Amino acid sequence: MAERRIAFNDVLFRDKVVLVSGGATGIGRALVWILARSGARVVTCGRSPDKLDALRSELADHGHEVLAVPTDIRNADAVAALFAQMPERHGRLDLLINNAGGQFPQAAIDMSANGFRAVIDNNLLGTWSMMQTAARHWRDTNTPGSIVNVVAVVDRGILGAAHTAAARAGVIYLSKTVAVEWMPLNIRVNCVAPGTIFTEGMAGYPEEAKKTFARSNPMLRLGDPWEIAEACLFIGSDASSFTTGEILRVDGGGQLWGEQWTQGKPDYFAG
Ligand SMILES: CCC/C=C/C(=O)SCCNC(=O)CCNC(=O)[C@H](O)C(C)(C)COP(=O)([O-])OP(=O)([O-])OC[C@H]1O[C@@H](n2cnc3c(N)ncnc32)[C@H](O)[C@@H]1OP(=O)([O-])[O-]
Ligand SMILES: NC(=O)C1=CN([C@@H]2O[C@H](COP(=O)(O)OP(=O)(O)OC[C@H]3O[C@@H](n4cnc5c(N)ncnc54)[C@H](OP(=O)(O)O)[C@@H]3O)[C@@H](O)[C@H]2O)C=CC1
Repeated sequence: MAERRIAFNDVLFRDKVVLVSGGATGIGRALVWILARSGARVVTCGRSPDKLDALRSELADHGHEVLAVPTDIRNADAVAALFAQMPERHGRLDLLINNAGGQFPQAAIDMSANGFRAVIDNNLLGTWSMMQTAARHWRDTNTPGSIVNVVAVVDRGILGAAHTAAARAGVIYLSKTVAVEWMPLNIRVNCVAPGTIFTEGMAGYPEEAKKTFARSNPMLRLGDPWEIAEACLFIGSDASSFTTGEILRVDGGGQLWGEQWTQGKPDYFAG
């Protein structure tokens, strides 16, 4: 990531202040790397201080400084404290990328009330808390802003992950709504929907299912975190200044072809 080619010119993000949630691993880590190498001032968060420390020192080894604040996006007080640090440190915020999130694979019929709620809390309520806090900051400081929400491709549901399908559909329709409501505040709101991307998060999926993931799109491969990060930066930056309320699917064409079972395909559908 210290060397990989970046699709953008080197002025798009220079001196911009960008908050990326969940930046220690996977897609978030790719975002932090591209932004730092493009001259942005990067702030990130996550639940695990150890993972954030590792990220910070990895970037520091290459001369990049990142503000990494342990924060659970489900905790409104922690989110408020995170945002309070930014003006102090960087003076402003230009772009928020809500990348933190996740779920576990389970048949819908087996989900406990608490398990379902945990995924809604993480992906829908946590994301909303970040979105609203950012919007209030931009309103109160009379400055423009841009939000990118990392969601998932939900057009045909997400088999074995009904809780996250519900949460991500919620974020998509929240985004469409506030894209219009917040236009008078000069805030753009867009979503990026990744297909199946090879990240640390894959560890939570059964081997039997993982073996089939590459066949869930006509490119017959998994996506790379860098490919999602560049899409987020395109739609979040001034390169997309006339785009709001949009969902950019980055899934190798998976929404048009193939199927994906996060827990493996039930016998009923085999053959
Ligand atoms: C390939 C597909 C495409 C997508 C890929 C990706 O997104 S990759 C990126 C992937 N990256 C990520 O997903 C990273 C982020 N994901 C996470 O941190 C967790 O998945 C989280 C969202 C559940 C939050 O966790 P938390 O610490 O708040 O949760 P908690 O421990 O407090 O439990 C709360 C409830 O959930 C229940 N439960 C939990 N796990 C399982 C399970 N495996 N099985 C069954 N149930 C499970 C647990 O039992 C409890 O219910 P109970 O027993 O009281 O009725
Ligand atoms: N990989 C894929 O195939 C796909 C991924 N996505 C979504 O893209 C996003 C990034 O995924 P990916 O990089 O693969 O996964 P990872 O699990 O690698 O990254 C998720 C990051 O979010 C952080 N995070 C999770 N929950 C919280 C929370 N409540 N508060 C703060 N930080 C949190 C995690 O750090 P920590 O554990 O320390 O909190 C972690 O660094 C997620 O929203 C994911 O669901 C969507 C579709 C497909």
